[in-house]
Amino acid sequence: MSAPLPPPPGPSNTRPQFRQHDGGSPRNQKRRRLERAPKPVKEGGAEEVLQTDISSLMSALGLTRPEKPFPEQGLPPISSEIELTIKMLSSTGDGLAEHSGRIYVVPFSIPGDIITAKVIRHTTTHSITDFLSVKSPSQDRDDSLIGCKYFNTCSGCQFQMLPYAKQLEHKRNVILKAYDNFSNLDPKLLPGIGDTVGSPLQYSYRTKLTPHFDGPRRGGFKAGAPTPDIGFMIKGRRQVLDIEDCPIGTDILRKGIKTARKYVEENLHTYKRGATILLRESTTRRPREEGEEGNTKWVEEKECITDNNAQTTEYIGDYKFVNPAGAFFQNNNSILPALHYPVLTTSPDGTRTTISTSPKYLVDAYCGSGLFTILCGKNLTSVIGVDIAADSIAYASSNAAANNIENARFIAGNAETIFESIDFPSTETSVIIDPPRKGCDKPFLDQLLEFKPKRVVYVSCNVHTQARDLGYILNGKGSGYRVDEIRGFDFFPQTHHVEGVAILTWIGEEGIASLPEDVNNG
Ligand SMILES: C[S@@+](CC[C@H](N)C(=O)[O-])C[C@H]1O[C@@H](n2cnc3c(N)ncnc32)[C@H](O)[C@@H]1O
Repeated sequence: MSAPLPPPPGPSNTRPQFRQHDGGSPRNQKRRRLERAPKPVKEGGAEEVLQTDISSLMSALGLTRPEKPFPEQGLPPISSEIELTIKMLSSTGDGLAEHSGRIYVVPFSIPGDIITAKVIRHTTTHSITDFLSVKSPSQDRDDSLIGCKYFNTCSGCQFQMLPYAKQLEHKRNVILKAYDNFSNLDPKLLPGIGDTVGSPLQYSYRTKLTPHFDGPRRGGFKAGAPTPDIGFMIKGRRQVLDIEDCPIGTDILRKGIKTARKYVEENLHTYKRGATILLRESTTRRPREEGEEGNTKWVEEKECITDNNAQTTEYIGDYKFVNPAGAFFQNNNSILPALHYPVLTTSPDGTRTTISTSPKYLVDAYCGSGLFTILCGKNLTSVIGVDIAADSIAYASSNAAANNIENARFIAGNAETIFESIDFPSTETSVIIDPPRKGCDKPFLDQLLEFKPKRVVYVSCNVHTQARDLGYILNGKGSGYRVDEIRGFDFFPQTHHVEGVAILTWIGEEGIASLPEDVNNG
């Protein structure tokens, strides 16, 4: 079921002009130039992922790295306009084009588009552009789908012009490439990447938004000062885009943006510097009274919470989760019920049994406020969760109790400390891993492999670090794990992000050796 799209936007295949800051004083410009000095590339970070895709496209086109050092390559001048045909969609959501033997990165474009772009920057390996307009659209482009007037400028979304089925297909390919490029694994050890599970809501799904604004260079806002731009970053710039609405946010957050902007405007003189505004949805339920219209047994009321220290409440089915508003919680409530699927059901070929019957024990590593413990823990003998955030752990305990999960205990600490406390038989234990974007630390993976749980369910918002970690597991002491499934869940429609889920079962090295050749690599 798709959410109705927001009202049609204005003309959408050109980049609209928004208020932009000037460059500031010469001193400030120098400071910004210094700030722009290249940062070290992060392992599995966006820069490395983009570089990997650029290298793949270069080899596919038979291009070599330029021999002459930049900038002596006769490149088009900065700010000049250039026509580019998009050849590939990178995993960072950018279109990649080739021109005179060089790769150009073009945001808001897809393969087959012919784009007019503005040259922004040349690097040794490639050039960065701003999207200007579509000269000739790809057959996959449908600009009538664009649901936001800031699309083509805001850095939040990349794919509003791409039909949803194509977005899901692209995300499956992102996972495929992540395992090809980052896992260092023999493809024979991996199953085919499953179809991406779509989000029931494709707009109005985000339950948390954090627009922000910059402060004056020194001394706080003076009385009567003009309101700064409040919103999200402009794609490719260190500059805030003034935003009055965000159609991927839930309805209550879309109203909340307007209220928050008014508040900042009226209270600007109280801000000493720029700020990030928290907008988080919270839900109250009451039983539907007799004769009251509606299909559910509950009536829900939504509220937009802006205080980081206040509590928010979310429901997933009949489960209730209370969290500190500023703490981590998944941002797309509509797809969370589907997370029962990877951990609680039997896979189509019967290789994966339900963990509610076997194994009997669950370790919820990086448990936050207890999402997986509570969704999956009900019929298990015992569950233990760990998270580094002590306040999340306090909420995990109270959430488990409030949802009648009586077999759970939680530990505040580094993920690897959990192994000191586990008294479960490893052959009857599943471990769910849901680390932050940087993936798991080696000490955690080493201890995991010492313990060797029967099943590992690895959930991740960065499929590149997830692929790297699976490589570490399967190429090392975890070589007796069979990978039953790898699949994306689209927690983030319209954006390039995808949540990856990988399911591993310990069958021992002998078990792996005796698998028929075609069991994996489907
Ligand atoms: C992606 S969130 C997942 C939370 C939870 N599974 C959920 O879905 O709501 C990652 C969690 O890892 C926690 N974390 C980060 N580094 C950690 C570490 N070294 N050890 C344990 N937990 C950590 C964060 O506090 C955060 O709650």
